[in-house]
Amino acid sequence: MIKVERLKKTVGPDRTPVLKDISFQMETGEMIGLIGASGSGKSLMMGCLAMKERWDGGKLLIDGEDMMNPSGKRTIKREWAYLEQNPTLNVNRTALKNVLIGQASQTPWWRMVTGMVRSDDYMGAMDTIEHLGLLDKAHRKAGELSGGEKQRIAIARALVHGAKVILADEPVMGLDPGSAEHVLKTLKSLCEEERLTVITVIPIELAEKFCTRIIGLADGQIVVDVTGRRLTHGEKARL
Ligand SMILES: Nc1ncnc2c1ncn2[C@@H]1O[C@H](COP(=O)(O)OP(=O)(O)OP(=O)(O)O)[C@@H](O)[C@H]1O
Repeated sequence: MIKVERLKKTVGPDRTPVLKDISFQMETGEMIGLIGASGSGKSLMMGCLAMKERWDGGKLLIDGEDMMNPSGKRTIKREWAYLEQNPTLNVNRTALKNVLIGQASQTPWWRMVTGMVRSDDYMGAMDTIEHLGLLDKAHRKAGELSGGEKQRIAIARALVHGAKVILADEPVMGLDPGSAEHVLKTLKSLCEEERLTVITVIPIELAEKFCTRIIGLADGQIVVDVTGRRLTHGEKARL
């Protein structure tokens, strides 16, 4: 179980508090939709969870173990994948190569430079690409893929490199509704079948449709924390 206890985050020279006191727990296999008005701190919270942003207070625990130390933070950076809105793929390399070589933070430098891979790794990557429904695109250059396909290749890359948790900040922004649904269905099935844990910033109506749990932020606090379902008017009014 992942536990966030009293996360605080301030920004700017005057240390304006954005995240004031955020506490929640995540179980393996959950798909959490993070919602809230623009500026409520969703991206900052994702950055803190990914250990990309400095915490100004609070703790992150995994199965009771405090991760707020250099080795804990390294483990999170290695095992938790941060999926950006526009995935950073090498557009001149094939989808398969992008999956195999991974992101700079996950991959040994020699593999980044030489592109060398073992045959087991090759088959593992092909299996994952197939699982995500992109086998016919494996040998296409990443630059030729659609936005949704790029996002699914980024998911495959995270899985191949052993991600246990995926943090996805607006992964379907700018995608057409069909592609957005495909990406979210993919993430959901990975939660159900592979026991991946996902936390994603997405619009309310998509959170209601795809997430097993919805967390809403307002005024630096969690104001909604419910199982995935249509939100009531009262719950929406709190956001
Ligand atoms: N590095 C920074 N320096 C100063 N202020 C910042 C910094 N990063 C974020 N902020 C401020 O913190 C607040 C929360 O930002 P954040 O990007 O987390 O919001 P958000 O909920 O993701 O918004 P949106 O839905 O518009 O993307 C905003 O007011 C933003 O201007």
